[in-house]
Amino acid sequence: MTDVAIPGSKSLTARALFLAACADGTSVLHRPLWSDDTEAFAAGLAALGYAVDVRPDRCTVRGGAAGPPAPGAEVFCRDAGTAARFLPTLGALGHGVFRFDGSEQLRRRPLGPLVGALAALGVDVRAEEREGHLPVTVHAAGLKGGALTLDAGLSSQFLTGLLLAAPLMAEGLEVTVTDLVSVPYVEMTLAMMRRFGVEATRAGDTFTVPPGRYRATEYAVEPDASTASYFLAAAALTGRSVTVPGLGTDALQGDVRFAEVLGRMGVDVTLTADSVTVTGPERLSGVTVNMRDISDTMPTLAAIAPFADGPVRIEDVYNTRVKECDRLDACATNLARLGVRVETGRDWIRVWPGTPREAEIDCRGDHRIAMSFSVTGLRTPGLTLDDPGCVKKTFPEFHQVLASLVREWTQGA
Ligand SMILES: O=C(O)C1=C[C@@H](OP(=O)(O)O)[C@@H](O)[C@H](O)C1
Ligand SMILES: C=C(OP(=O)(O)O)C(=O)O
Repeated sequence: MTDVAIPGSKSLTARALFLAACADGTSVLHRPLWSDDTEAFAAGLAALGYAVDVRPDRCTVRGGAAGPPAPGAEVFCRDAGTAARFLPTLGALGHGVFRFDGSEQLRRRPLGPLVGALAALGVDVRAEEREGHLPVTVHAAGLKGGALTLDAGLSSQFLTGLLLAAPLMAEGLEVTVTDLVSVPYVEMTLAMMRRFGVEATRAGDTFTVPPGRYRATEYAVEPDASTASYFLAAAALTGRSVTVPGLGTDALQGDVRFAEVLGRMGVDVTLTADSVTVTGPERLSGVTVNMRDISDTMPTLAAIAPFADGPVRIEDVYNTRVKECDRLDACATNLARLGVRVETGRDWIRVWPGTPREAEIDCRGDHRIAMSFSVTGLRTPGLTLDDPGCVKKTFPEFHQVLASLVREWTQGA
């Protein structure tokens, strides 16, 4: 059995940083993720005036309930959707002019529902170039809160950004969603808010957060479940075994359910409270699966799908078209390059069994396309990536860790 150490969760690290900034006192995060996204998030907090001390395996943040200490700031979110969708709400709690921008890739991604929600709460917020996109400037004078409706059908991050800040709004917040994707990420938000001392409730489509105070907390970050998917998929594809310690049925991350999808394809899966072990079968079976809740793992599944003995159909993943790239299109185009038969619709992809042939993968600057097709490469001689370095968004050491796992497997065989 081979253990693989997966770095901390991007989503939990971002939430813990935000909550620590809003909590009274000094919080300590253990084993946070340090990658481009979370470094951007921590740098964003520092720009907003918080005292953030970043160490390799821990981070301390001195927070407070009054909003950002800085009287104004320029926050560069790089490629991080979490930073772009969470930090403007934190800025709005303060007093001053806060400007948020990001990379070209992030500027293309939707922000409109969050900008609209802040405006509905009375914030003077302006998109500088294109409506509903970065860069945006927030003229902040504290947030009173109240009730609003929100379309979170393109991203749950709009809702998370509002919920995290809600206890610090004078009247709290009641948000009713007209649509919502990636529900496990919202459950993660509520669970993390509870960890920091605030109880928010959900009744149907309405989320209610009373005004309150977060308390400084010591928090250990779980390994990243989306990152784990590549190593589980690698074992599934090569008939090997891998264990990810620290990630199991107790995890706050919905993407741990990717293991169950592998289970439906004939992979032997053992989930305990705090570990997951998979052993690849002789042959993977085809499957039809709805991935609305776990769509970051859609490319992982699409990339191993040709090796199944029947078609793999992934449904209800429209919002993967507005991630780091149009992921349905990127998966389909790259599978076609590999000579695999593939079909897509507005919100689905179907991949037929095939034998991928040598090709260069067009990563489109998307870490998940690079990591997913690296797994395909384990059974595709000559597969190369045009941009292997884009994995830095969530896992800078990805290629080294995958190579060392494969080395361990071959040496142990
Ligand atoms: O809240 C979060 O931490 C995230 C929510 C999801 O985004 P969407 O809600 O946009 O699907 C996920 O894809 C992203 O990687 C992280
Ligand atoms: C969609 C992703 O990232 P984000 O939205 O946080 O930029 C991702 O990591 O797959």
